[in-house]
Amino acid sequence: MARRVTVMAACVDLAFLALFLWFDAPLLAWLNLGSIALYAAAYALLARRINLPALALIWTEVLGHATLGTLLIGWDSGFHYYLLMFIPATIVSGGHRTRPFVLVVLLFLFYMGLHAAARATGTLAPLSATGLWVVHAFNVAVVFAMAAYTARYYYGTVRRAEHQLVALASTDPLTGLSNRRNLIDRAEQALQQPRHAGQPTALVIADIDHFKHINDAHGHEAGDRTIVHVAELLARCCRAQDIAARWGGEEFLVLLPATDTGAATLVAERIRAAVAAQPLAHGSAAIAVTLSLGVAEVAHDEPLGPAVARADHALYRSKEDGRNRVTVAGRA
Ligand SMILES: Nc1nc2c(ncn2[C@@H]2O[C@H](COP(=O)(O)OP(=O)(O)OP(=O)(O)O)[C@@H](O)[C@H]2O)c(=O)[nH]1
Repeated sequence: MARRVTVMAACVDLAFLALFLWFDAPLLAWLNLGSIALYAAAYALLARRINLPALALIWTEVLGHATLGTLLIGWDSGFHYYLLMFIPATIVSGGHRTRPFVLVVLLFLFYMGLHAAARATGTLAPLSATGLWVVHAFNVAVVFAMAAYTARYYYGTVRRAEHQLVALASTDPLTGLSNRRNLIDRAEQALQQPRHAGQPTALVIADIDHFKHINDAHGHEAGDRTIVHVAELLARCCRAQDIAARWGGEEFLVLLPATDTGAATLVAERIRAAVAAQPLAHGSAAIAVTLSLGVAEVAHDEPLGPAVARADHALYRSKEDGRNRVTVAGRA
């Protein structure tokens, strides 16, 4: 942002240079050359991340330009408006609690001091009436554009941060799948959708078999990689409308909207077969991984909880029956 601002400000000064040459005011024109040089130096410092001296140069340029412009051409030139642009920048980037407000108060005192000085000294290098009007209009236009740009920039920054927070709060950091909270929210939305009214919704719950043994035999890091491996295979077996989540440590849950038990069992079997067929590469060896799965249908108007409990019960029957298998729960 700061580097872009220095480029834009230098372009504005270049336009002023041309404008003052046009109005036959060479002294004012060459002053703008000094401003462009200051912005070039600030840009070079910012590019090397030498931020504080760069900011000092920008403050010096704006305060100096506002002062000289106002004293030479008069208060009506509108150069003092640029000082107002420091208010949002100071408040947003201030960091410390009181310092930004102290700076704003100092800015206000400077602004009022400049007003008093302009009244006391009068206009030292007056322009023609047309010239003054053009300079005033140009300054107002630039300040409007800068205010709009700054507001848009801060708005965009806040929106991006908001999106990142939502993504962080809804995603399992290890696998990138939805987390438990997000699946519950999305399931509630999916179950309430009118287009699913009258259509069954199914659940598949999957648990890695003998996962404690994988951890103990190959280490916790290999255990984590096993979870990621299973998550990838599971996501690949799901359809676009399905919602897959990491439900707990080594447990996954898939919500299948508009799906009956028969179709959900096929999806569960596809997941089981995919995991069983692809051991995880671990150095020169391979870790064999299997899943036990439970399938349940969410009854009409039933909340998620009891259906998950039925799927969980079916999963434990899969464990008891020898693991690496799919069991379908009875209806609610
Ligand atoms: N590496 C790793 N281990 C985890 C994670 N979450 C839970 N675990 C471990 O997973 C193991 C689960 O063990 P158990 O619940 O006994 O289940 P199991 O060994 O898979 O046995 P069965 O489910 O009966 O087949 C525990 O030792 C947990 O510490 C994780 O995020 N990463």
